[in-house]
Amino acid sequence: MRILCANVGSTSFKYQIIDMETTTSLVKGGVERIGNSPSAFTHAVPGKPSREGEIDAPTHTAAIAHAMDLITDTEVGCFEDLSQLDGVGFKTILARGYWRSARITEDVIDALETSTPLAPMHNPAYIASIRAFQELLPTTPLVAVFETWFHQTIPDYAAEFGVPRFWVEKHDIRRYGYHGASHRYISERVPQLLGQETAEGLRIISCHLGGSSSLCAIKDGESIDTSMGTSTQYGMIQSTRCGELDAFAVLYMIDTEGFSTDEIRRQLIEDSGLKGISGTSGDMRDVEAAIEAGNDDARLALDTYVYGVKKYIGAYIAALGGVDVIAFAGGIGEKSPITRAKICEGLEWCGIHLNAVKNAQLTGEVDLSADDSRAKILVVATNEELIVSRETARVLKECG
Ligand SMILES: Nc1ncnc2c1ncn2[C@@H]1O[C@H](COP(=O)(O)OP(=O)(O)O)[C@@H](O)[C@H]1O
Ligand SMILES: CC(=O)OP(=O)(O)O
Ligand SMILES: [Mg+2]
Repeated sequence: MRILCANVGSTSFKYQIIDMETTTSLVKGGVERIGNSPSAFTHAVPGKPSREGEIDAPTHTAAIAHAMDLITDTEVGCFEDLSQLDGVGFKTILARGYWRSARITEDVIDALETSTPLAPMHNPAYIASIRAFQELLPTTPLVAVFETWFHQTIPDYAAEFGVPRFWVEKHDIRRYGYHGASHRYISERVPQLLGQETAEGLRIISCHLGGSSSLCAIKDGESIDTSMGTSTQYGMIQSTRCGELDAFAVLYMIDTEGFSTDEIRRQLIEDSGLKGISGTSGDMRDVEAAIEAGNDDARLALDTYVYGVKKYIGAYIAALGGVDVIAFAGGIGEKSPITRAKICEGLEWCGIHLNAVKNAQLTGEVDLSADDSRAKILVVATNEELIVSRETARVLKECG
């Protein structure tokens, strides 16, 4: 079975086609900085020349069209025709009522639509991407694998917010959690990297830091807490989104400035987070460059971001009763040594010692712990597409 995974991120589109019998990747690629002209792309098929460069990708659907052209290109592609695919899996965010995965029907798309206020930056892009694939591949089955799935094991007290009961009973307002594909992959990959057969006994703090960032406390391979909430906006400050914020500050701004809910929503989605604090960009590369150039607001953005990660690490050490592994993943976690170093600085007291030289020099999936570190500090090249493709294959087999 050959499954294409469409990973429609807040800033990117990533794709892989995986042969599920051997779990080999037949093609891997992505488009970054979608909506910021120019966008950058990479595309690689084993044994063929790879491609990378700049394109104009104002939307995810433009990025998808570009990727599908490369996949079927005679020189750098892997398929003559996309109809050779057995299914397409989407790393969908939230469709309330569907917590794990589902074959995509109009009911699933309706649920994505009604859940959009809680995933405003992702669900519209997913709906547009699903529609694009329905047009491109009208007879190929499409499957949604939801980011909430890995967090179904969070205990009730960690999912609860202090709100009136009818918010919960009527509207199911509680912590759902996201980035489930990445945190699940990390929960499986870390034991492999440590040479352990299972995740039994392991306490992992998974730091998925990217266009959106979330942390997850993983005990014995299961999520027991995570930083995102009912919506994808909660927890860590995100690229251009606010993260956790006093609900009464929002009400105060509405009352005093007379903002409509649409306007305040826009500000909290588009003008906040790293971009809001730095006044420059929500991309950590730009923030780092601005710091180099002496921009103090950019320094504050990085410091605030790092402080947020540290606080979650502290909280999850308490929740897990200690920590065996700090795992970094996502665009920032995998590629920003500066951010990793600042996060680990001052955490030596709890057994987290970073090897500064390795952190600055090594890339890819590496162990960055100092020899005397009690906890392992690992960079994991997250593979959300593998988790999504595997679940897509399971759903398709089940559907017959
Ligand atoms: N070399 C780098 N150095 C620092 N930050 C980086 C680097 N490359 C990517 N990033 C950060 O990672 C983010 C993208 O994260 P990623 O997880 O790939 O995407 P998405 O959140 O869209 O799924 C960018 O917005 C940027 O902040
Ligand atoms: C929640 C989520 O998947 O975020 P991102 O698309 O930024 O990785
Ligand atoms: Mg992502």
